[in-house]
Amino acid sequence: MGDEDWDTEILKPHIPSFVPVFDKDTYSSGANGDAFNRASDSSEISDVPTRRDQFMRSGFASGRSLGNRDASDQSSKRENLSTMGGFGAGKGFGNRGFSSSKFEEGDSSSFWRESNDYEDNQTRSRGFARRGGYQDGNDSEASGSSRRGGRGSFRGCRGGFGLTHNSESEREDGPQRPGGFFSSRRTGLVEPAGNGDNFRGRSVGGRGGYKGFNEEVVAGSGRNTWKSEAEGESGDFQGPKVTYIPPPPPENEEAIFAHYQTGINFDKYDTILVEVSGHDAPPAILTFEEADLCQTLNNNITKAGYTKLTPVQKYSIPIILAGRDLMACAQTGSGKTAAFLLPILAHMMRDGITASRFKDQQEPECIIVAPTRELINQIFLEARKFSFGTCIRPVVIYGGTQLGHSIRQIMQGCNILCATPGRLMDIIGKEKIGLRQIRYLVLDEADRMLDMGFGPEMKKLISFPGMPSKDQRQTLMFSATFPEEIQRLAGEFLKTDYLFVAVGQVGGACSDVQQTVLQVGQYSKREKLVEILRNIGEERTMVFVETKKKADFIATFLCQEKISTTSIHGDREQREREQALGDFRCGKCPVLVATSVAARGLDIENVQHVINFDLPSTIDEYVHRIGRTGRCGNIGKAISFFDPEPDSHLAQPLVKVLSDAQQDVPAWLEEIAFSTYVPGFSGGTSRGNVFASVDTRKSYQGKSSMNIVGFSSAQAPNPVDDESWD
Ligand SMILES: Nc1ncnc2c1ncn2[C@@H]1O[C@H](COP(=O)(O)OP(=O)(O)OP(=O)(O)O)[C@@H](O)[C@H]1O
Repeated sequence: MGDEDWDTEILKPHIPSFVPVFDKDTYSSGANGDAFNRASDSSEISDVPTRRDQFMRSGFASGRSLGNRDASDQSSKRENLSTMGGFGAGKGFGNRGFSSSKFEEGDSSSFWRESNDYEDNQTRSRGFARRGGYQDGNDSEASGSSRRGGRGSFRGCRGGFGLTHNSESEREDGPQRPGGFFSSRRTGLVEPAGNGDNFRGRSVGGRGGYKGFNEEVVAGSGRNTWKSEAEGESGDFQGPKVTYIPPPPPENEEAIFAHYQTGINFDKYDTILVEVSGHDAPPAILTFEEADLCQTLNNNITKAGYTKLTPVQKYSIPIILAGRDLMACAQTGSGKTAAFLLPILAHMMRDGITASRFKDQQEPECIIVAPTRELINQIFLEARKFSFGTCIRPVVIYGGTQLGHSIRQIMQGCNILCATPGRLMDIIGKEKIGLRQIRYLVLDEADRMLDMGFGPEMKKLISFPGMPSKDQRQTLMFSATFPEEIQRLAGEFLKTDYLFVAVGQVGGACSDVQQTVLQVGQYSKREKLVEILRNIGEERTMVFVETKKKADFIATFLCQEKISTTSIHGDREQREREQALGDFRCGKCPVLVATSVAARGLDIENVQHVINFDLPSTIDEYVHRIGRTGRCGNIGKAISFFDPEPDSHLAQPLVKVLSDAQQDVPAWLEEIAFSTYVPGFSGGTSRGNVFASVDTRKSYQGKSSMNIVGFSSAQAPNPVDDESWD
């Protein structure tokens, strides 16, 4: 699979069906192991459950009375709805602002030929293509608003709708294609645009700029699974060389340590229950001083504005400092990045690690992988911040950028390699990185890194010649969500005595995000979106949609509505993605329309709203998406459009996530959850076990095999002193 997101947007679901190997209801609840996971399993519930009882028992009901609506009523309604067709069916766009005159006849055949995502196929068969698709920016009316600028300017539509050939990003890019559609899948000839570094690729036969794909062409190694998948779609395609060199990160100290303020709920983190399981966990620390880090690190922590540890930091830092493997699950925006970076850096400082320059093959001590380019870049910037003033050199490499640039960065010295999987494997294959010195392997967004998209790449990594075995390295996994089946897969990477830290409920949403779910049918979504965005005004908002093309479409639509918008998705070139993110970060475009590529990890100041225009296919993805707001104690709002036809499978987990986060659960949502409730349901196929309890080892290990503790992070007792979980 590619080094990041395009599969995210195509594969539904990511995680194979979960076949429970044990009955959750039968295992012992232990001392406090289930304290915050099984509250609803009350004795008041009848022993011979009715369907409704089972529903209640599963923790879905939030206390409201459920209506007596007949489930068959619902299902027949759903059937009716389903006959209405998917997004863009017939009257869809044309009747709602995108009049056919705005998207005049384009090369729809080209558009569809290049289409590869789920929704495209639906739409394709329903007449959307016949409406002419999208016209090149220079000619289309759609781009008119972009050219007019102001609130309606759609920054970053290059290659999509509203493309303007004199946009900023285009100037950077040099000459562009004379026509065609999506930037990343251009047609035309490969042509140089001057110097080598700025060489502009044009795909022969289309599909150029497809990340990972391009990397592979450059690398020419033919090893990676994603290559063969991509080839499967396009035969013997040879894509263009990727030439993008990202701008160097700022060097001045002020920019390196720029940070946003913690929010009013930061102190409330102390009240969150934390559970540590596994043997002989070291005690948590309460302050940075207790971590006994070196002076340089302490200075950097101060400059970063950190005065107090977050719960995941209180527990993870001592565990990592003690040399233990760790799987840590903590809510979005609660400081997981520093939780692994600080102790790793502390160890490296202790060991006197310094970067050695200009070796043909570098041997880093630490590899950090993350699923998306923007996220790994963000992690790199954090590593750079905390290692400021030391001799430790972090490097970042990711797809969509010139391979030669990645190699040059590495050759200048590399202690901490931050990488997306595809680029990492390329570089390793080229022997620019040797693995013998690896002491730390970090999987951020670990559940994503181990699912069927990236799992094979990760397995290749750990079995690559030279890679120290799990007993000789420290492996650390972090995420806000950890489905049980993924936890089991993780065992292959971790020492058997790894520790598991759960801050709050595993897979739970951050309670600083006020969640609202609105029932909105697909044909009303755009109207509702505009209404909401007009009310929001200039506050920074991320709008998530399910497919790349819809991201472009909605972004253009919003521009036409004079709402300044940009977009980020996997079909955009890396330069465009970074520009879009930059424009959003600085507030130039307060609305960012995104696919799930932006769902995980991104830490953008002041994102006050997340709107799920389309709900994702899994509840985990929902948790990550809404976690782009309400970070670090700040408050945020998430509004989700629930369309019963495609989203009914999410009703149950959504009710659970809402009620766990003490949010209002709409009665209609409970009704849908009830009507779609399946006895014995454990989360459905879309997420495996939706309600991943805690450490899966609890479920199948024998009595006394583990220690487990649960307490609020403010107390932080020594977990070893606590009683065994069972
Ligand atoms: N102890 C702290 N004090 C103040 N700010 C902190 C602290 N720890 C982390 N932060 C800040 O909180 C923000 C969120 O941190 P981070 O991105 O690491 O969250 P996360 O848990 O990895 O989120 P996600 O699950 O979305 O990836 C960042 O801006 C980070 O600098």
